[in-house]
Amino acid sequence: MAHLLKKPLKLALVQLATGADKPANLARARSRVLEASKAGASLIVLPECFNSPYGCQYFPSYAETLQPSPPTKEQSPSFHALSELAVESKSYLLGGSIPEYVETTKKYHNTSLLFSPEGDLLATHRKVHLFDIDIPGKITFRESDVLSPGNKLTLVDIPPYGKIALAICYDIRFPELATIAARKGCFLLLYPGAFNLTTGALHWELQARARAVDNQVYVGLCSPARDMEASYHAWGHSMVVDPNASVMCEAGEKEEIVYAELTGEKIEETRKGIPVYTQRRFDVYPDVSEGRIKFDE
Ligand SMILES: NC(=O)CCC(=O)C(=O)O
Repeated sequence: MAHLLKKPLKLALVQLATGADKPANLARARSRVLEASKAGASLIVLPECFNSPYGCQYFPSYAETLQPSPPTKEQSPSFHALSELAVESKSYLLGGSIPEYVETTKKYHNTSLLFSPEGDLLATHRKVHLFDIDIPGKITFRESDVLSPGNKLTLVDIPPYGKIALAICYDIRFPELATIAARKGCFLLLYPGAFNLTTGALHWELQARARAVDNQVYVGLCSPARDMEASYHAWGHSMVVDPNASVMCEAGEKEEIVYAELTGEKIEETRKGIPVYTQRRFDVYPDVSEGRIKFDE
């Protein structure tokens, strides 16, 4: 049987320290991505809102326009910085996310861009589930005050490795996305994400390990570094979890790059040992990966 992951892959998660200065964020991302590429990574991930602070008050002023594609440098400096950096680093580069403004709809989105080592845009994922929560005395957040949700799941082939799924932060809490992606043949689920000191302590690692164990695939979560001077305190702890739900690598709270070597054998070995992947009872309950699903493939 062909492996889902056809060739071993070194994954790097760049837990970037971001601030209010967009050009400085882009420059910092560049130097860290080049560092990861020198260390041999061929898929490099930046965090959610890597070019801006995270917060509803920031989305409109940091938003860039991506349509028509490719945008001009004035419309989207981040698009061009990522595309050039993918070429320079000779790697697949996931630009965690950036605030996006769509002129035709007048809507803002939280949007992730994946570039090939040739600098081509391979996929765009708009956060599907907006982060609207209210935990009294701890945290209230309403992305939907400013942002609109995306309406598609994003699965993308990255030759010669195989297929990966892209989603953003709060999307991880909706296991249907992960299960659909795994059943459609993805070997890795990537979530750039900025959990916080409340929900990070509660659920960050749990969510990563849950999506991995349910689906017997690799999971990567990439956070911004924690900045206690910022209005939103990101959790940090970027991590890669293997298909058996073991944490392979985990960052602390500060800026740091973590690496993991992914193999197809690990997925096969996990699925062979505990074969839940092939033991599902679709005669008893439905297969969520079948039916009406909106994809960006
Ligand atoms: N940026 C986000 O979507 C945060 C999600 C989060 O903290 C959670 O608990 O989920």
